[in-house]
Amino acid sequence: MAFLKVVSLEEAISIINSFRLEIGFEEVTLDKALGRIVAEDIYSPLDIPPFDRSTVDGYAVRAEDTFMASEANPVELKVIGEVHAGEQPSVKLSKGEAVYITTGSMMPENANAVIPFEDVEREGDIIRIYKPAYPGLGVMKKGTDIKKGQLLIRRGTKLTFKETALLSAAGFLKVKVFKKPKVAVISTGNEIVLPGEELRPGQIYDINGRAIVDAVNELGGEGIFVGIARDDRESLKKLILQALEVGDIIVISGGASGGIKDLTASVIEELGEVKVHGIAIQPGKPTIIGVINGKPVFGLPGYPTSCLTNFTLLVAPLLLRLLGREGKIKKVKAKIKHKVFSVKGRRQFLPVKLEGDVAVPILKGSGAVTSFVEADGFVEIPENVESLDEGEEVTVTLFSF
Ligand SMILES: Nc1nc2c(c(=O)[nH]1)N[C@H]1C(S)=C(S)[C@@H](COP(=O)(O)OP(=O)(O)OC[C@H]3O[C@@H](n4cnc5c(N)ncnc54)[C@H](O)[C@@H]3O)O[C@H]1N2
Ligand code: MOO
Repeated sequence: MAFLKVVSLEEAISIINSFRLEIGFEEVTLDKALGRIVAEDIYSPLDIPPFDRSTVDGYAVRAEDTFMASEANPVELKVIGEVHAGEQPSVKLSKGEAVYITTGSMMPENANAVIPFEDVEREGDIIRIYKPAYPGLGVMKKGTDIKKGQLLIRRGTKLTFKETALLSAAGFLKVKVFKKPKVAVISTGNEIVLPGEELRPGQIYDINGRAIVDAVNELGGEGIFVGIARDDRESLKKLILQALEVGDIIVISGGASGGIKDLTASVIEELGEVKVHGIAIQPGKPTIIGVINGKPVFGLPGYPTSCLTNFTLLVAPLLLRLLGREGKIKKVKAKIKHKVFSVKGRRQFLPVKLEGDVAVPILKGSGAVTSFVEADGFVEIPENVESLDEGEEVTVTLFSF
């Protein structure tokens, strides 16, 4: 099957943007929330800390009682009780009084400062203070960490231990997250075998299947490896039908070009519709976008670097959109290390490694796995640009999400 429906990258992207998928939301308990994507803005339901809190072990005082204290003329206060963390103080300070208090305890009524115990002298129930305390000394005021009603986490945020820390601090038992879009992944080719199997002459281990499943998982979706289709229609058809049962989106790698064994486009056409076959970019021209039973089906090139570059350009943005994370693909500015020539007439995506603000081109070709493993991202070179000069400023789209 020759390339029949070659389009520009923009056309391919606008077709993908027209896909409407309803993935929905679910609530998960906080212990299952790590790595999930938050479905709504989350506000704090309480002040944190929820009470004025001592930040040291020492004596809670009325600061004004200590204003006259000096080395020569210490102020004496009477200790009238103790407050410990986790309890509500039963004592209330009056003029000339102090209360022993531990770190993290609630301040007793009328106290506005805590003097560390090492800064006072105690004899019986009298403490001697040699330096004035100021209001707020040794106290963390209610709500100074987080205010009630304050925005804690934005919709579309991927939960790391930092955000789960915030949610726990604010007492959330559950959090509303996007359901994981399920991406069913198929590798193709008689030569592809899985690690653990014997490698016979002419065979190679699967790269794309592993990489796509894990890239999907990293983005916040659920990658499901369906299997390796052999180079025959029935094998591919069988796996696509299986993939349609488990996936919201199907991603197939290999068999995407026009060679005699490249069946992907023709099988998709048989089961549904091919909307794009060929994108005017390099690498990754042999790319298919189709729809079967309303589900997007991507046929990515077999060459690992072409496959992963196009995953980043086409599939990752769709997943990010479904997860409320639009615009989360990261780009940085860098200077190109040395002159490179580009393919005239085709928009090129050049893999580069970042060394500080220098982008080092990786020129091993898109058939090499190390072209993307060593790359931090890629530089886009427009079709009308024939070369990039040493030191020229470029934008690098990063491979990490
Ligand atoms: N006559 C032409 N031949 C090729 C052209 C061309 O323009 N004219 N373009 C080359 C380019 S560029 C690409 S990209 C590939 C894409 O072809 P396919 O998508 O049909 O991929 P395959 O032929 O199935 O495989 C290509 C290559 O990649 C290896 N591969 C495939 N799947 C995996 C996998 N899961 N893990 C690791 N490696 C994989 C496969 O063994 C091949 O070596 O076409 C070129 N040919
Ligand atoms: O189109 Mo291939 O994807 O140039 O490497």
